[in-house]
Amino acid sequence: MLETKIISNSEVLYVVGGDDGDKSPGTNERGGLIKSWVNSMRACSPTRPKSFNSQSCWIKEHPSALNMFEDILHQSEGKQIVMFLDYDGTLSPIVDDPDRAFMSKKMRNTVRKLAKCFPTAIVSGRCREKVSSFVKLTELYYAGSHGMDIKGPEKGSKYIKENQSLLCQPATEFLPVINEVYEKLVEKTKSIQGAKVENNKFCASVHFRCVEEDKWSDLAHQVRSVLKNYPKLMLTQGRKVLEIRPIIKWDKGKALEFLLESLGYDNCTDVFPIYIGDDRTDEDAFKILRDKRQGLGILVSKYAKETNASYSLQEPDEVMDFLERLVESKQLRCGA
Ligand SMILES: O=P(O)(O)OC[C@H]1O[C@H](O[C@H]2O[C@H](CO)[C@@H](O)[C@H](O)[C@H]2O)[C@H](O)[C@@H](O)[C@@H]1O
Repeated sequence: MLETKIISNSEVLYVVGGDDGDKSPGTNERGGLIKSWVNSMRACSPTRPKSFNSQSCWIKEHPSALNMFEDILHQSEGKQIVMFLDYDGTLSPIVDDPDRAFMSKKMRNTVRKLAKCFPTAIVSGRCREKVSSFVKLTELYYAGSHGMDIKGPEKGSKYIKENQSLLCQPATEFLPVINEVYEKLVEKTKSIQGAKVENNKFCASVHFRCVEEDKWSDLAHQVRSVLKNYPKLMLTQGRKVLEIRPIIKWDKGKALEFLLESLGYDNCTDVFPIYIGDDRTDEDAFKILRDKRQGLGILVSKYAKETNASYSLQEPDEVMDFLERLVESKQLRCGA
């Protein structure tokens, strides 16, 4: 059996060799594993609060970053703010078609201004090339494939020494296997209406947002039938998406640490990283900040969710307001 202790804080649904409770391969019997996947698939993207009481308790524990803006500014006083932004559900609203998750011009303009004030990185589950083609800002750092593909700004950045190029790809050996698994997943899921498989270079995503709920267990079976032959891959989950990733000690939290180090802020007490994200995979980064008691994490969610983030924002429009306020306050401080 594979040891699960080496993997990330994102909720891991499956590693080959785990006790999956599947009893009769080749029969119609639904195993415990598939049932637990489907339960988890249901829970991954709540569309309404559990109850008024639990929602208001949660808001007390994770107050709005907009309402607490002055307090956040106070916490960051005298420190260098470094910004980490997830893409889907944070900078762009969630839509049915992953290829059409465009960012608004207004948001792009805000992020452009933000990057002039603070070092800014986009940290996404998407492949780096794709997310940067959506964001279209060459002055940012990009960490694609859940942080497994990191690149510094194309144009000279004031935050990094001249001619110093930045590239980190800790999972290159997995490229052929991810391509192979991607092809197999496309083949296995093609009969399931609404399923979509995305090749995110160092990981693959199986989307089920447009799959009828009574077909989720079929989809889970197909994904498992592919994954069971790949002991070096694991399955985690995002918003109506199953994420297939290499089992390596690397995730969005490690990407955050790597970027802070590259910017010269490792072991610094005067740095204040702010990470904003909406997904389970962002929890790895929130946890790093919480454990280090450094900076803060902001979860983008309308509904109560278990999280290591300290604050919340409801949707991308609120993220934009928060970023605008950060820019304004920086400009005020600098007298711009
Ligand atoms: O880390 P992120 O930037 O949040 O990327 C996570 C996944 O985001 C995308 O899927 C999500 O957004 C889609 C478009 O709104 C939506 O259709 C899907 O249901 C969401 O899960 C992206 O397509 C995936 O590849 C990323 O892994």
